[in-house]
Amino acid sequence: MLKILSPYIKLYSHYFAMIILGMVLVLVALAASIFLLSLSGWFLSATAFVGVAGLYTFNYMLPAAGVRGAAILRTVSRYFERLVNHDTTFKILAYLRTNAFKKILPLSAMQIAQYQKADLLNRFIADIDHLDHLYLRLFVPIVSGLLTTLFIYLAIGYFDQTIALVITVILLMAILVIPVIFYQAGKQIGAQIAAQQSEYRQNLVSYLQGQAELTLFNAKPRYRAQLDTVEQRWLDNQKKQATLLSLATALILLIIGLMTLLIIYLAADGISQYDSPIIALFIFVGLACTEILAPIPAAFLFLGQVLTSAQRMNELMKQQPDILFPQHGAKTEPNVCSIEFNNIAFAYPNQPITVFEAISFNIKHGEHVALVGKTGCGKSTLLNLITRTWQPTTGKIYLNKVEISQFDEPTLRNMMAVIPQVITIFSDTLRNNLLIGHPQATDQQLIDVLKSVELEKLLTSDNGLELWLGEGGRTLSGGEKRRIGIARALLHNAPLTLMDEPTESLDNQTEQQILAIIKKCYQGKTVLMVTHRLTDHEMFDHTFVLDNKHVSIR
Ligand SMILES: Nc1ncnc2c1ncn2[C@@H]1O[C@H](COP(=O)(O)OP(=O)(O)OP(=O)(O)O)[C@@H](O)[C@H]1O
Repeated sequence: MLKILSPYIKLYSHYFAMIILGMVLVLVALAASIFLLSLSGWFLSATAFVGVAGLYTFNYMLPAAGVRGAAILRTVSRYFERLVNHDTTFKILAYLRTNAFKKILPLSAMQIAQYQKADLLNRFIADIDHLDHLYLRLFVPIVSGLLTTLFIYLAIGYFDQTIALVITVILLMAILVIPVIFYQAGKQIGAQIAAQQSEYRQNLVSYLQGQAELTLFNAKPRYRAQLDTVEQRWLDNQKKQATLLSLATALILLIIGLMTLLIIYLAADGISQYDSPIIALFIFVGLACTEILAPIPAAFLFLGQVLTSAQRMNELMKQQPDILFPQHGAKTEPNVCSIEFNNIAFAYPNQPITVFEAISFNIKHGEHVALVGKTGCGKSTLLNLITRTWQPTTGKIYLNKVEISQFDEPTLRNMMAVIPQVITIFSDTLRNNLLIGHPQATDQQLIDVLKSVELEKLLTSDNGLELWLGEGGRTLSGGEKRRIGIARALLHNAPLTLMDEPTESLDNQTEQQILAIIKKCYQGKTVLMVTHRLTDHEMFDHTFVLDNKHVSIR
């Protein structure tokens, strides 16, 4: 258990001062609370005992001031305790989230592809949230419980050693035994809840994303029923967890009740020794101990959930990026890009069949090459090897005669522009959607590029470049999206452009228009274009045919 939680416990050293301050405030609040209840109990009993006769002899002022002081101290310390402890928790969570992002961003597509997007999101949100439990609900109650027990022992021990010892032993046993019982009872349920929450989120995201298809094929009820089944199992476990929590509360009340009875018995036994109001003080201290024990069962009941979440986060965080870029890579000519594939073989991880075997070819700077082949033969994969999304199993790829792993990431990205198969239109302005290709581009450059891809009609609205695209904005057709993709690539102005079926699923006329744009704009630049159907052979210097894991040149 410690091994799983140690990365998170270590984090606490960054916030040591805040944690100590939070703990001191918890102790002050707890002590004030117990003092308030016992002093009030003693005060009420003492006034009852002195009766009317004590109207002028009994000192009402001092205990009343004590009660008021303790009440104010309790409120103020609790307020600041919440402020400090919640702030510390949020800081720890923020640190964890930022760290998790830093870890995951350098991972390769291969590593990220192991996780579903909804699962990743769940790890970042729910799993990290569960980890707040560790400090706020586990560490704080246990440490403050133990320290307050010591404080009670010293305070009650001043009056009666036996009663102090009884209270201390009962509290210590409860603090040590209850966690074991409730950790065991809640371990499996907690782990299941964490897993079911993730499963539910993944199913829900697929359900929402696939609404159109599910409606068209009338598959919604079946899919919905599956979702309901997962939800029901998740709810059943939450119910079991809530039942255990109620049992825990009952157990605490029982322990406190029995302890109070024992205190009454012991104090009454020595009734001649004490004033009756002092006996009331002992009883009220006993009752006030509920505050110490109450948070402990819940902390351990949820520990299973915390451990599962910690394990899921550890699994994500321990991954080392398998595609690394040097900090300061090789330098190259800025406006030139030739490509050389030397004996490249590649297989996807855990796949028995290789996609390529011993592929070798050269593309000189400025050449336009078409890459054709049957569906699924590996055309997109080949482009992804050049972008270093994937790593060849064997062989080397050279750009400008430098092995691509020698380039640092900014240099490699500046050498190539990519027009992917699916163009992502961000829910943002037209300007920001284009600036992805070249963040420093001027408005005039953006307008010029829109004209060259024949999208100037988007500028006719009153909003101009501020036109909102994507969700909640202007919807673009398939052809218009491709043109935005080409516009981004043009703005990027790299010596090499990789195009993955830029005319796929377009009508003949639009395809011809886009090919003409490419022909016009990419003179003097290297182009490698994946395509299914070739309607314009002359525009390419070579056609590479990818077949049966090898490339032949036509
Ligand atoms: N992440 C992956 N894990 C395992 N196999 C994959 C992965 N991505 C693609 N493949 C498989 O690798 C092969 C090549 O895929 P790729 O997408 O490169 O083909 P393609 O020639 O571009 O296909 P299309 O013309 O349909 O776009 C296919 O059999 C595909 O199923």
